[in-house]
Amino acid sequence: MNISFHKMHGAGNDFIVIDDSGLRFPLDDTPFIQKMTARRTGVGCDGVLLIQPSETADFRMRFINPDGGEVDMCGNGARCIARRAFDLGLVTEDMTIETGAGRVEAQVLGRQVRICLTEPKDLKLGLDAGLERPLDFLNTGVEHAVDWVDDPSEIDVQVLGKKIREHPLFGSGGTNANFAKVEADGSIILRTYERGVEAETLACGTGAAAVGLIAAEKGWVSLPVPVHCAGGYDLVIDLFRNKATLTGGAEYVFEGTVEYGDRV
Ligand SMILES: N[C@@H](CCC[C@H](N)C(=O)O)C(=O)O
Repeated sequence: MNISFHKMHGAGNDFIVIDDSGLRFPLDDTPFIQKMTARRTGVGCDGVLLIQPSETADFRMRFINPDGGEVDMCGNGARCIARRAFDLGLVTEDMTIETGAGRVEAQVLGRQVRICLTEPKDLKLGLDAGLERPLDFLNTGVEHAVDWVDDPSEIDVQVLGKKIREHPLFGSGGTNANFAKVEADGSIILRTYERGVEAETLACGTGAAAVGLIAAEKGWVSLPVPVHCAGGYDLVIDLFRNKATLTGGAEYVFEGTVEYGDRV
């Protein structure tokens, strides 16, 4: 079987996007997913996004990390899949998407896409993880720990990110780890170690939402707040009816086909 895909990125967070309306994607074939998402020997991406039919929204989004594990939400992924579903003619500019975290709303605004995430939960401030600084935590669809640092560019994200990602404080599922700083102009610089990628990515939408909401809660920034991501793109975080909105670019990179069952 041939699997057609579009490679897209949202603020530098890159994805393989597949129209899986026929429910044929081999979701339980972890070795195949790992091979397809591998950076040097496969297509390479920070996650696989499937468009599937839904009974409760315009369509259902499935998100699979490069390690093959499915998680509930991906903010930048949701923005990319919204644009793809719109371009496929499956939805209008304003759409609803069923996700593991709940139903979310998205809006295609030309080449920008805005997503309104599910209500944030499990806010914890000042967690003592035995590290240099206390951590904050917020679930914005997936789990995010935040370490507020003096200079994100000085942080060894691979080493400290992995430590936080696997810290027993966050249970067996672990967490994503964010290193953030509020700038003098009220914007935020962010670097994220992503669970399931097990490395730093160039952007993380739910991570940007977590740092934006926590910084606003602490009175450090006013919303909307621009978040400067590691790849040089910005995401804008705001609040709408107690939910974070996330706005930024969602771009096509290339399209292709992988053969399933034979070679990737
Ligand atoms: N990059 C994403 C988050 C994807 C999920 C993450 N890898 C996890 O396992 O929680 C985003 O833009 O939100």
